[in-house]
Amino acid sequence: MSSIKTNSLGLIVLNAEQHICFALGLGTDSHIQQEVLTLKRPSSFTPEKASLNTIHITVNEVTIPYVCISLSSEDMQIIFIREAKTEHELVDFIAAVPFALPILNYFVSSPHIALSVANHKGEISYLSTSNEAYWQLSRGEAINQSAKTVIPNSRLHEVAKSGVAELAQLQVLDGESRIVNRIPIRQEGKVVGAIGQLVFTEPKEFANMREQLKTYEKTVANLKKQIQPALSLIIGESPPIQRIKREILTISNLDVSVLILGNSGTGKELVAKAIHEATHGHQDKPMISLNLAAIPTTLIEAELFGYEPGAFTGGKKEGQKGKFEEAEGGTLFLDEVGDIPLEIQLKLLRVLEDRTIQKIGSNKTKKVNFRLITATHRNIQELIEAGKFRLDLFYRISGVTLRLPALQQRLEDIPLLVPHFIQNFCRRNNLPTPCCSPSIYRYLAQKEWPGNIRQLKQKIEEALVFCDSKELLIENFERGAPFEMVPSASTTSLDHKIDAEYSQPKPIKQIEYHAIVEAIQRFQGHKSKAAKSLGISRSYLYKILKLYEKD
Ligand SMILES: Nc1ncnc2c1ncn2[C@@H]1O[C@H](COP(=O)(O)OP(=O)(O)OP(=O)(O)O)[C@@H](O)[C@H]1O
Repeated sequence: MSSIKTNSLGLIVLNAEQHICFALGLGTDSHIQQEVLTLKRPSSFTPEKASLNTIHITVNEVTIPYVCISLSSEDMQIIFIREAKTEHELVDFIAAVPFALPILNYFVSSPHIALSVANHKGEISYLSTSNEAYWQLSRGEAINQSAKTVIPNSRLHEVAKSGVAELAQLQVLDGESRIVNRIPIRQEGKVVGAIGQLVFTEPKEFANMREQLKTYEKTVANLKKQIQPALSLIIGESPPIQRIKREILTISNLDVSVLILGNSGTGKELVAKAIHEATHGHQDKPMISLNLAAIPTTLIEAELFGYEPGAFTGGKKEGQKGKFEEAEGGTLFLDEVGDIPLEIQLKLLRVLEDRTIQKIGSNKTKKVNFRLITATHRNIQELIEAGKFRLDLFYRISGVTLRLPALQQRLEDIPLLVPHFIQNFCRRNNLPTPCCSPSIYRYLAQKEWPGNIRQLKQKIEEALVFCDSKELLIENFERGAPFEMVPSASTTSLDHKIDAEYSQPKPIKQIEYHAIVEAIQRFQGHKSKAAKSLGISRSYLYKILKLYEKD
């Protein structure tokens, strides 16, 4: 024979003595018969008694693989033969691997992978025994039933419908996690069903990652628990308030000083409280507040640093702890920092740089540790330019600057703020809570609020005093003091300046430039002294001067 017929099939039937008793097609070729007779009679796959083999026939130096499927009974073996060169993946696989059948068998009987097959209607066509055992089903019990009724959380029916594979999905059942693959099966381009593979053993790295994730989730949940109440102090959902809340969250985990700018009554102290509350580890630590505008200049130093017994006449006999010390481990909130006298500014700067204090009347230094939050309604830029506020101190206190919007810029928060203040007032005074219609919100939104939230709160409380019905009425607001109470002229003009500053922030370098020019004048042109007084290097001073003087 010079060549063997390809493109055809063959059949060989062997009797119990392994003699060929029937041959057809390729089976009649002597080379093929010779090879087929060398094949072992299958014994390993009883009771099926089927085997898959490959034989290779070389004729005229051309080797062709043939796939033989053999079925055996006690007295007979039937062998189907077909050429393996089909470029069909499965046939190629069988032709290439002499133990192809054990591999295929593994897929259906593996105890580690539970196999399921659904038809295009999503009905189970096959469940491997390990799968049946897993779902406590008897052999064949699931056949023809809908996949979703047989397997909890199954999506096999979806995949059989959509034709879209779902790979490496995590499935958690009874606290155990599994990896699932769901793969659509196509025949002649059409989706005819889907197979599911449930991998019982989760990769170790994956399990570790999941454990790690659980710890992160716990940490995040704890942080949320801690941060949410802190943020809930601040009523409002307007975009500027949402931005402030986001900024508080960011700051809460950073070791930075915070400067809060904003007009009177915009909630600077409240924001400082929220930062303190939201800061990890600060909830059980003190937040010490000091309004620097409210105490005489002569007492500021004693309040901040504290003093030893008998340090000065008029002081307490036993001496006093200062606010720096009281705030240990927590937050020191210095309100109206813009009002701080220059000599105290220098002392504050030293504390912030060295993190040490010395009580008045003591020669011992002590380490201190606190987060500094400062606030002012003043235009700090103008104070710096006027030489009333040190630039170096400004750098120290403004690790982060928060700018609070005026109520006028967040009128949409009125419907949240009003009920909040009504409820607080009524609860405090054991009064029934009157209802409040949207017409009140509209009425209040038309007013000017130079005193911001504080003024709104005061107006509401005043109206509640006059409210004798179940509903808060516009007339209740009109019986109180007239609305357009404007703070003193000086404050108003400053407030307007701050507003202007917010809408058109001046570049920080420009502030520095003005401060430098002012300092050089103060030191009669002596630049080194000017730089030293500002806490900056000479080279930096020249850099800023150059920046503006070349224009
Ligand atoms: N967003 C807000 N939600 C609820 N209450 C607020 C809000 N903002 C301010 N308040 C309330 O308004 C009042 C004034 O707030 P706060 O004292 O924090 O303002 P401030 O900017 O520090 O004022 P000042 O500059 O005069 O010191 C407080 O009673 C505060 O609780």
